[in-house]
Amino acid sequence: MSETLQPYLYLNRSYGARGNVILPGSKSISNRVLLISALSDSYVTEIKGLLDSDDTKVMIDALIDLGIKISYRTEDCIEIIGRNYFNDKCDNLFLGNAGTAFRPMVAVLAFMSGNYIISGIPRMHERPIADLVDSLRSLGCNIDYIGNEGYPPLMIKPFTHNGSKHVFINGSVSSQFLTALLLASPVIVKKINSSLTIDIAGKLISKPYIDITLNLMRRFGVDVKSDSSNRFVIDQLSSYKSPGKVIVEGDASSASYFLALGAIGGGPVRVNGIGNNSIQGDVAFSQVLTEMGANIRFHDSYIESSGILVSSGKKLKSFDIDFNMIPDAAMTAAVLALYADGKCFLRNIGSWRVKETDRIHAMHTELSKFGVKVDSGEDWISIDPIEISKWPEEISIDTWDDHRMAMCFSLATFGNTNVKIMNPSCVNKTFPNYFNIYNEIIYAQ
Ligand SMILES: O=C(O)C1=C[C@@H](OP(=O)(O)O)[C@@H](O)[C@H](O)C1
Ligand SMILES: C=C(OP(=O)(O)O)C(=O)O
Repeated sequence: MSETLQPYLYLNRSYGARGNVILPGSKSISNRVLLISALSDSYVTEIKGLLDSDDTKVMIDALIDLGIKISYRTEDCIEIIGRNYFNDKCDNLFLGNAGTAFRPMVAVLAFMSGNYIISGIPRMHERPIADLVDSLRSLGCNIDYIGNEGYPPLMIKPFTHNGSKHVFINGSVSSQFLTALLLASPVIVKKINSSLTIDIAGKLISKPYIDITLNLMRRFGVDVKSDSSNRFVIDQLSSYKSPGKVIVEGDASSASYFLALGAIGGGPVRVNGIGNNSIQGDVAFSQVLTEMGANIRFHDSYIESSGILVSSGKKLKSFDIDFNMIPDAAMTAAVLALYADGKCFLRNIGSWRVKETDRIHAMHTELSKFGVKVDSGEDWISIDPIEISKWPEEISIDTWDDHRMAMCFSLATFGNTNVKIMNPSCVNKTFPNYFNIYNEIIYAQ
């Protein structure tokens, strides 16, 4: 993994953007496939195109600590030998700030016969997990909060079944809680000796991520029945059977920065690794760019964007969009609003409050530094842009230990402003090489 460790990164004013990008592997797919492969008893899985970043590293390290055999073939190709049980003791499982590792791992460990302590960085200990813990407890899982009630770190003790085979899960705080139950379900049905029914309570947010979960489970032989979108039934005989080889597609959220650069820097910018058949909801960010006036071309193996040169005073079309389905790529849209021809609204993004940082607060604070009028509420933010020539000469962006804050503010270099990105190494969470690739496609003034 290449790392960027300097305290800040100075980004010069940009004129345009053009080029070809090979995307890193999808974080969401990588961590799901790692866990599912580890649970595919006696199967060997070769995973190609795996994301190499902090979020996948903590998952891999945890699986190794739990006794799973993982060997590297090349940097982005690993081999996993699955089994249907984990080591029965581990009191230092550390999962950083990776929601895609932490939540599913809790659900799986809760049905093992061991004792585990699972923790993360301080911010992970501020990210809620009560909805998942309550559901797991309702099935007989023994989970205790070590620190604050409702938050990690957690102590997990051996499962004792209470006869229940039906569980409710709140979907309104994070879709990762439902994903966690679904991914663990082949382990659960074995332990409860019955099929399992999962009902969503509350409104499900970030729904496309559930489709990723169901798609990957299907590839590993587990077909979840879902007649209505609120009920999921997992057959008693379900078990993961590896297809042998899995290729991880490129990360669609990471693609959003480059596609946005094509839209404001003339382009074309081509992102390779996602396309027509992508299973990630964040490819829908392309439609957002189209609404703002960009041209987007979809191919089987790439997406390409081109657009205007905002550095020469041209403007994107303002927008008012519900971003509930694509909360991660939505951050990219918030920064693009700086180049719009009117006030822009991002709605239904309440989940931003409980991610790597309180993203509504962080985005409000950093966008305000451009002299634009920003308003926000519990689940929305609006940006009323000004002429880019009126931005301050230099702006220092605090990144709040949030990789997406660092990456999306690299788009704010097309005004008369030099942008200083503080703590750029926070991109290591999902995209350690981001700024190198960024520099390859940017034309500085
Ligand atoms: O399941 C996943 O892979 C993810 C789900 C989303 O989280 P929420 O469901 O909490 O919105 C998203 O923000 C996160 O980056 C990845
Ligand atoms: C919310 C994110 O991460 P996590 O998987 O930790 O929830 C993200 O990557 O934007």
